[in-house]
Formats: sequence, structure tokens, C-alpha cells
Amino acid sequence: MATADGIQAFVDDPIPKAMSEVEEQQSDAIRQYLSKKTAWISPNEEQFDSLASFVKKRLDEGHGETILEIGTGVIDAETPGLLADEMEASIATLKSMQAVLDSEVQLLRQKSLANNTRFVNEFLIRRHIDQEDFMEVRVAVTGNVDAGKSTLLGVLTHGVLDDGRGVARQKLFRHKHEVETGRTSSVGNDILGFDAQGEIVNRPDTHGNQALDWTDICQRATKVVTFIDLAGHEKYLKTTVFGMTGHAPDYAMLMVGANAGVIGMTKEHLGLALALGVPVFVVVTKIDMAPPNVLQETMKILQRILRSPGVRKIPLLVQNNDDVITCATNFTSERLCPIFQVSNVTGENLDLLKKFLNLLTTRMDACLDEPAEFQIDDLYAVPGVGTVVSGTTLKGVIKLGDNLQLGPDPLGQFKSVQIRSIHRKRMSVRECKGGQTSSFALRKIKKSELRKGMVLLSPAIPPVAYWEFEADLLILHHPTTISAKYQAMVHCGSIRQTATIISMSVEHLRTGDRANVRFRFIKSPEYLRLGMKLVFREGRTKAIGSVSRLYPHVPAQTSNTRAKTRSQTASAASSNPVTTDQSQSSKRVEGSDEANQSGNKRTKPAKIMTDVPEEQTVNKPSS
Ligand SMILES: Nc1nc2c(ncn2[C@@H]2O[C@H](COP(=O)(O)OP(=O)(O)OP(=O)(O)O)[C@@H](O)[C@H]2O)c(=O)[nH]1
Repeated sequence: MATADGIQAFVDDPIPKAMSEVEEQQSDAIRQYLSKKTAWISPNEEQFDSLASFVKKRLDEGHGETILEIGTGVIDAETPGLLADEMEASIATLKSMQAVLDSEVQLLRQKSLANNTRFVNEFLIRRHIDQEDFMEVRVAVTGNVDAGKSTLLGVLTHGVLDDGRGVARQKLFRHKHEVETGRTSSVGNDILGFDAQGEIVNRPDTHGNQALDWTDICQRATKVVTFIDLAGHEKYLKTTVFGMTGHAPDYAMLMVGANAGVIGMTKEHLGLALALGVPVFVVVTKIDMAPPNVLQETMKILQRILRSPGVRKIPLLVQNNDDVITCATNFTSERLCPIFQVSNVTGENLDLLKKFLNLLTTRMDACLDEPAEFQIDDLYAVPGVGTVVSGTTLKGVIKLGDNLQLGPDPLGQFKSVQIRSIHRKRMSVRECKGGQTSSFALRKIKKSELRKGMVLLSPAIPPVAYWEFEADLLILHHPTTISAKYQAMVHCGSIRQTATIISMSVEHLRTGDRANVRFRFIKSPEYLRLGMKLVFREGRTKAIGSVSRLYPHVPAQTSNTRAKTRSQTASAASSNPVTTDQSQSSKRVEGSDEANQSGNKRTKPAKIMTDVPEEQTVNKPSS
């Protein structure tokens, strides 16, 4: 088991580095001052302002929160620690900064050095957010059936303990058959809110009603963790894959029953998170009922799998507050894998897990200055409201009343729609930013016109749909060989559609092979972006990859729109492909022979579609 120190060795301490980078324009004297561990003791006005702008920068970068270490510096790195009275003065400086930064300061841990004479403190600084806003973190909950996923979510979000016979999970079930069988079949969402001091704001139900009041949670929370509860049963793997690709989780919580161990879908789910580059932490449940030797065996196997060459994680058993902070501050490094051992029945170690969840931050860059892009992962027809789409804003800001381009439809076309209302976690809001999930009520759109995988784009983004694309693919498993014409389901963002391999850079593909593969969707064109991760699977076949080249689709035209579209097409969606080494909007490949341009001996790609093939015109949008 790696120790906290072991972890520290491979992750650079981000704090002094950030400190040295903070304000290049600052004078040398100020920069030197900021690099000292004593900087917080009694700064003058200019020094105070510099410290404040340093923390503000860190808060901006951390989506509204940051962990700050006091008592270490770049200059005096070899002699860390402040005397007790120096630390007290530093804390007073930090506290007086709360008002300037409109934030809350919370002591996370104190390290004692030199026989308890010197101290290094770590603080969580969290910005106050107005009632309508909150930070968002998405955690995909995965693991084999019966690992205790729904139970843990019931326990965390409703503040109750389980009885070992499923009482806590009853609070979460959404479908009648789930209540009857105790098995999750749909992707469900549950939320856990934390205030600026890191306290849980989910209130126990006071009306005998099991549903939590999400608006109340969001109004009182500074940070909301959304759990995407994915089905554990193999039968629902399609749902699980969709949850992992379409709901854009920041982290994956892999649950393992201490008594059952690493069985069934556990490895499959771990592999999926690894393939999609989602950092994983493990929660071992049911430690109250597992005999010590069984728990030990489960831990041994788990750690062996995590350390194996295909996974290459560094497992860290979280046993105390110190471990929580070490894990939380180093977790964005995809290699660290914290492991919690909990009981949903006795509540053992749940406080450590809650503290860890409170410290997680989103991995998604909001890209607020870029044109808005929203991926649709679900559709509803809400009586009295109309058509509602839910999903994730991938970048930019979407505001009430905005006109966005909705598409692509089965013909690859987009249409303008207006945002009638916005909900974030069922709370009515005026805007939604990059990295946040939300639902929009749309004007003058029927649910039948929509399907999952569609997008809403700012008018500044060229509305291009793609029938064909290339991906760099790695075959994780296939029982025999894959060749051209092979078909399987492509999961890419919230897109879920069967695609055919139309050409490959090699003749055949077997387990472990890598190749560049050209795909064609069989039903309708989709909106894709270069670099998007994808999972290609059918039955026991599994491959992962990322989109490396796009072949824009030119939609069918009516005579009166033809002239207009022709000019748009020329500028925005030239029928030449877009590749990963080109900027999507500015550069395009010159000439017409893509195979030559790519510089390899791939089969010459099929002619680029300039009209809608017959089979697409008869297909209805899938949902
Ligand atoms: N003793 C004990 N029982 C637990 C614990 N956690 C869950 N259980 C029980 O284990 C059973 C299965 O829990 P679930 O939460 O339904 O498991 P799941 O992983 O959500 O299963 P799926 O939804 O089918 O994927 C239930 O009867 C729970 O009461 C625990 O920590 N200790």
C-alpha cells in the first residue's frame, strides 16, 4: 500500500509552483515576498493585495475553491513550518481576506513538525456563491450488482443508515420493477449538497415523503455532488456505458462488496473508466458483515488489479482525515486510486468518504468565453411545459431566451430554437455554464423531433453533421477478427448509434491491435468533435478510441435554400475532412484525396456524401 509520502513523491506540490507563477508582472521584491513561508504573518498593504490576488487566481482556476498551504514557501522549502504565534498571525491575515475574496476559510489539517514546535496548515477556501448558483461535481457510481451502490447513495443523500435488507435503497428507486427486484436498470441521479463550511445540506425528510427537495438543497449548497447511479447488472451494460460516456462524469466511484469481492462487472466498469480517462476511487462496502480474512482477501485482489500493468494505479487506503486530504489534493492525477472501506449499516468510515466528496472539484473546463455547446442526454414531454431536453453544457454560457441551433436531424440539418426556461437540478435559474448539467424547455419543438445525442449550438458554431469519421482504435477484446463491414454500437458523448467500419489502416483487427478506422453511422449523421473519446462495442467485442478525422455531411437541400446553403457550406463545412492536427474552424485539408493527405496507405475512403442516402430518409430519429 502506498503511503501518503509515497504519493507526494510523484505529484509535484502545486502550491509553491502556483505561487511562483502568480503575477509575472509583480515587482521582484513582491515576488520574493510571496515565495516566503512567512508571507502571511504581517503583510503590508501592497503585500496583502498581492496575497489576495494570488488566492483569487487560485479560486478562479479551481472553479471557486482551492486548498491553500500556509507554513511552506519556495525560498525556505528546506525548513518548513511556522511557530505557533506566527501561524496564528498568518491565520488572522487569511481570515481578514475572507471578506475581500467573498469566501469561507476552513482548516483541513495541521501538520506538526520539529517536536510539535512548528506547523504547516492546509485550508480549504471556498467562494460564496449566490443562491441560484453552485459548483457541480459529477460522480458515476459503478460496480457489480449487489455491491451496495443504491444503498450507499440512499445513506449519503438521505442521512439514514441501512438495515442490511435494502431499506436505504428504497428511497432511490424510480421504476416499479426496480422496487420489486432490488436491481437498478436506469441511469439515476441523486444529489448531495455541501455548504461553504463543508457541511451536508441535505435535510432529513420532515413530511414523511421520501423525495428530497432538490431546490432546497441547491439553494443552500455551495457545491452539489451529483451521483450518476449506473446499473450493475450485465444486462444493463448498455445503460452503464451510456452513463459513463453521455453524462460526462468527473470521477467514477467503483463499489465492491467486501464479502463478494472483485466479481462480475467490477473489472468491466473499471476498464470503462480507464478507457475514458475518468479518475476512479473505490468504495468497499459491507465491512460489517465480511469476516476479516475475506475482507483481507478482497483488498489483496483489488490492489493487485489496480497495480497491474494494464491499470497502473497507485492504491491508497483512506484510514483517517490526513489520507482524505492527501487523496483529494492529488486525485486529479489519474494514477492515484483512493480506497474507502465502509459499512452502510454501522456507518463506519462514511465520514471520511463524505469529507472526500466535499473536496472533489470538477475536471471540466468551463470555457466561458467560447460559443456555447450543449449535449442532450435525455428528452421529456412535460405536461404544461412542453418539450424538455436535459444534458451537459460542454462550454460557454446558455441564457434564458437564447436562440440556439438544435440538431442534427436525420437529414443532418439544424434548426433554431429558443430557450424558454432553464432548470439546474430542478431549480429554476437564468443561465447555465460550461461543465454544468441542466434542462431546457424549448419553444415550438415536439419531442418526436428530438433524440439523445443531438446538440444545441451557439449560432457562432458552424452546424455540421457527420455520417463518417475516423478514429484511432484499440481493440480491448474480440473473440475472432474484425474486418471492414463489421458493425457495432458507437458510444461517443451522448451519441449511441450503430456504425459500420468502412475501411481500416490494417486488413484485420484482433484483441490488443491498434488501427485507424473509418466509420459510418447507419441511421443518421451526428455532431462530433475531434478528440472525443468513444467506446465501440457489441456483445463481447469492445474497443476504445478517439475521433481523429471528420467528414462533414452536406445536407439535402430544397431549391430555395440551396443557394444560401451553398455559400454556408463553402465556408463552414467544406466537404474535405477535418483532422485532429487542424483547428476545426480555421484550417482544412487542401485537395480532394484524403488518403494521400493522411500520408498512410489506408484504403481510399469512400466518396464523401453530398446527398442523403436512401436508407436515412426512411429512418425515424432514435431516442
Ligand atoms: N450488511 C450490509 N449490507 C449492505 C451494505 N450495503 C448494502 N447492503 C445490502 O446489500 C444489498 C444490495 O444493495 P444494493 O444497494 O441494492 O446494491 P446495488 O449495487 O445498488 O445493486 P444494483 O442496483 O442491482 O446494481 C441490500 O440488501 C443492502 O441492504 C453494508 O454496508 N452492509
